[in-house]
Amino acid sequence: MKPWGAQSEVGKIEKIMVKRAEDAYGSQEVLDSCWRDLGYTERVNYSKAMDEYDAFLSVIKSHVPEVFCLPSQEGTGPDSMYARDSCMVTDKGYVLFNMGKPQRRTEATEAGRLFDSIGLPRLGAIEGEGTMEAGDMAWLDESTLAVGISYRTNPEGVRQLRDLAAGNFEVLDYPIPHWNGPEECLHLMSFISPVDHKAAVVYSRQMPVTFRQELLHRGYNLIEVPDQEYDTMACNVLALEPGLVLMIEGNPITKGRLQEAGMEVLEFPGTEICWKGGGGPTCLTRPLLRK
Ligand SMILES: NC(=[NH2+])NCCC[C@H](N)C(=O)O
Repeated sequence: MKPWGAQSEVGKIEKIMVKRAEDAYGSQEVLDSCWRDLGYTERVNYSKAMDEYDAFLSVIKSHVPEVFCLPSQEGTGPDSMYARDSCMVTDKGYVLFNMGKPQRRTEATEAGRLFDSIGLPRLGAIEGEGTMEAGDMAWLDESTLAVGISYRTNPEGVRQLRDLAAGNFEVLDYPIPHWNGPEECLHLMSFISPVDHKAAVVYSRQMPVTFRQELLHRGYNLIEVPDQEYDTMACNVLALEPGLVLMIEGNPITKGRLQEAGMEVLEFPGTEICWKGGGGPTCLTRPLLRK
C-alpha cells in the first residue's frame, strides 16, 4: 500500500491530521478576544467546545489507525482547528496553500512542519498572488479534482495548482456564488460532501449548474439537504470510508436521507466547534492517506 495520498473524499481513511480544540483555541480569553474578528456567529464556550471535540476525536480515533495532531502554535488562531483547509495531500506529496482568509495565513507553515517531521514528501505550494483553501476542493474520482473559485481561492491559485497536478490529476474549476459576501465563508464544500464513490450530499440551490450537471453525468446520486438544515451544516459530512459517514447532530432529515441511501451514519455534537465557527467534520480533518 502507498504510504501517503488522499486523492479521494471517500476511500477508507488510514492516516489523518487534526488540531485539537484546546491547541487551536488556547483559552476562553483568546476566543473572547477574536471570535468577532474571525466572523464567528457567536461567542464559543471553551469548556463546552472541549467536550464536543472529545466526542468528535473519539469517533475519529476509533475508525482511523493513525491520527497526527498539530501542536499548539503561537501565531495561529482558533480557525486552525479546521485542519483540512491549509493544505492537500496528493499521491505525489503535500501542497501548502496561501489561504485567502488573512487571519489564517500562517497555518500552512505549521502543517508543512508536521509533514516534514513524519516524512511526507513535499510537492509544492500555492504562493505569491495565488490563494487557495481546501474547503474549496473535492475529489470526484482519484484523477479529478473539482475546485471552487471563491473569495478564498482565486484563478491564479488554480493556475498554480494545475501546474503541480500535471500528469497526475485534472483540475475542474467552478465559480462560487457571492451568497452573503466575503465576510462569511462560502466554499465549494459548503454545498457538497461526497459520501460514497458515486453519492454526495448536496445543497443544490447554491451549486453552479455546470458542476451539478458534471456530477449527474458521472452518475452521482445526489442526496439533497433541505433549506432548514443548511445553517446547521447538514451538507458537511465526512466519509470515514465509502458509505460510513460522520455528521453533526441536529440534522434529522438529511440523516434519514443518508440512511435511506444505504449509508451508516455516526454523529457528534457541534454547536460550539462547528456551527459557531462555520466548519464541520470535513473541515476539522485533513486525511493524509485514504485507501
Ligand atoms: N473547509 C471549511 N469549510 N472550513 C471552514 C472554515 C471556517 C473558518 N471559520 C473560516 O472562515 O475559514
